[in-house]
Amino acid sequence: MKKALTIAGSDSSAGAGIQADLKTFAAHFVYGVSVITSVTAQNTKGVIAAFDLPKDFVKLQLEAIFTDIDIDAVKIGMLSSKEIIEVVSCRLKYFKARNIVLDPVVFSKNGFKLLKDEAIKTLYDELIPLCKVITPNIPEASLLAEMEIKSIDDIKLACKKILSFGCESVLIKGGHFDSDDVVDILFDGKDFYYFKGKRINTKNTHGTGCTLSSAIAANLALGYDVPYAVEKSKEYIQGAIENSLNIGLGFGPLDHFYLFK
Ligand SMILES: Nc1ncnc2c1ncn2[C@@H]1O[C@H](COP(=O)(O)OP(=O)(O)OP(=O)(O)O)[C@@H](O)[C@H]1O
Ligand SMILES: Cc1ncc(CO)c(N)n1
Repeated sequence: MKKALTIAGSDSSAGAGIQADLKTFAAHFVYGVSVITSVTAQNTKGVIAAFDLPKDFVKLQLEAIFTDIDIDAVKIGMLSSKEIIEVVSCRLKYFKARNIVLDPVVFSKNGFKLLKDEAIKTLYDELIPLCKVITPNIPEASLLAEMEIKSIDDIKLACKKILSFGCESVLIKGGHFDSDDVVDILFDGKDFYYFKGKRINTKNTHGTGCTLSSAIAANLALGYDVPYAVEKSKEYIQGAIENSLNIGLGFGPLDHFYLFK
């Protein structure tokens, strides 16, 4: 059985973070393991608070996994601080981790900061160069590329700028654009690939970013190349949003297991 690791924060309402990632791995029949960076008190209405684990304890979890299990792919989500990014980058390099997918989570849907401002430089310098794919949404891409993004041409330019930080490919997600189709654009330094979905009119979109990036990691673990892993993951997220669940008072979670019903 293929094995994937998620390095991310815990979401007590289980719509995003570690919990969404493990459900996504399971739905792809990939064995999922986790390294927790931070514990959030969170529900469908938003993040209330976050408690970061000490960096040495993040390191211990990484060592526990990599000295025992041969990991086929890694998904990285909420990292919170510069110290945690440093320890994660250093251990991933040391253990020669492969198929690394980074969702550079900066804000939650209710605007809670999941990455401190001073940590962004460390993300460029230490972590992005190790990644096979990074998956920013429009506000995150805008922050990383230091430019406004208002059109498809802006997205393409932002892809080029982000790729120059040393990752193998970048997927900018179009969920935050106001259009009927939701288009995600992948750039691998050579070609642009367009992944189009119909916009679903629902408020239940908690954890879409986490779920997409962990589906990409699961598909890389299964041996697919990046464009096909993204294509399959886009189909999966479209169905998971279409079948999303009316749980809680705010943004409900996705149905990770809609394919089995
Ligand atoms: N309403 C929608 N209908 C169809 N697809 C959507 C919708 N919203 C988001 N998506 C898709 O979901 C995936 C995640 O995109 P999104 O831009 O929402 O990420 P995100 O902002 O990082 O998510 P999160 O809020 O969980 O951090 C993308 O493939 C995007 O195209
Ligand atoms: C723990 C966690 N990671 C990521 C996100 C972004 O969706 C969230 N809301 N919570």
